Amino acid sequence: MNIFGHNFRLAIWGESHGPQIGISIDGVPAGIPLSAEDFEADLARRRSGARGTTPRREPDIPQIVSGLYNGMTTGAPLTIEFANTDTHSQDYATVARHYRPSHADLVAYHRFNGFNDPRGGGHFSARLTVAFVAAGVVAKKMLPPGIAFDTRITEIGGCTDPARFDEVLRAAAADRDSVGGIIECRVQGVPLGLGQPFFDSAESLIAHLLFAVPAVKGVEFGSGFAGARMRGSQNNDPLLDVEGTTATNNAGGINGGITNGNEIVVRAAVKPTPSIGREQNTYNLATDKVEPLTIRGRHDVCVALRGAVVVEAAVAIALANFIRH
Ligand SMILES: Cc1cc2nc3c(=O)[nH]c(=O)nc-3n(C[C@H](O)[C@H](O)[C@H](O)COP(=O)(O)O)c2cc1C
Ligand SMILES: C=C(O[C@@H]1CC(C(=O)O)=C[C@@H](OP(=O)(O)O)[C@H]1O)C(=O)O
Repeated sequence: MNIFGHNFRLAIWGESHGPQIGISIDGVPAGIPLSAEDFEADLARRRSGARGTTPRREPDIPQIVSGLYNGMTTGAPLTIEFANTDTHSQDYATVARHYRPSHADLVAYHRFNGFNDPRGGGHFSARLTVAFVAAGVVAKKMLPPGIAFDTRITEIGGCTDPARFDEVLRAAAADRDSVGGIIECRVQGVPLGLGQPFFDSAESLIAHLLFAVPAVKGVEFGSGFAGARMRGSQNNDPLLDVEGTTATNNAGGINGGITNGNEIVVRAAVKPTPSIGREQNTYNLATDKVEPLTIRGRHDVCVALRGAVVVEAAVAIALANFIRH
């Protein structure tokens, strides 16, 4: 079982083309009102349908199978399941041996001695993020009041002008190609004092969860990599009062691994979707040769489009882990 966390402990399971995907959450306090409707807004942000998203359509209806009684959490582990209904497993008949470049097919084959489920990427599919987003919804309910998330895509295919994102997506799709992007999550109202240095610093837990998200290849807080090119006089955040309010926020709301009361600012870089429509040369175990592969399946042109709410869930789950009930 894949397990993460301390105070808010997750076990995620499932495969893209198996019957279900799900998550069990331990550490949810008793007495929190919860219903299937609470999940809809965030699940809708992850659902496909917009330009550049996978044509695979799933209703994503959460089935709460444990930890809930009379509309209230019981304090026992909360388990949420989602059915996989729109699967075209025949699309993956070849990739079990003719591995897609930059997807997990080859590493999964070796890591699990060829017993992995290759259909739709199996356990490595972003399909699992439906359950992760559901856990994010529960995490948000556990956070202190006044915490507000603002998550947006700041870059697609190198373009930083949101008015041109659609054009960039069209051009990539027309070329049967894909593009990467940058997702920025800002969180206001986070109290000073969350984080457990040394190892469970606020940055560590957030980054741990972000790197669990398929296709995330970079994470930065505040000025991040740009800060490495500044001088201390430019990057330092002058303190304005005893509460720790700062004039600038190059730290991204975290000092010494502890939230400092200012806005948390974190960015995740996602790579271009590995499955593209163009023919590519790649190793085929069936013939022991590098041969042209045409990938089937139904794929996102840009992972960032549906990934923004996944990034937000990662931040919410990390913060929930610092709160002891
Ligand atoms: C929301 C989301 C949607 C994704 N959609 C696709 C997709 O349609 N096709 C694909 O090949 N990869 C997709 N990915 C990325 C792959 O799942 C990921 O690249 C793969 O599991 C390998 O993991 P890695 O990129 O972290 O090494 C998606 C990722 C996310 C977060
Ligand atoms: C199903 C989802 O996304 C899938 C993520 C994914 C991948 O390789 O990560 C590949 C595609 O799977 P398929 O070829 O079976 O359509 C996407 O559709 C989802 O996010 O719910």
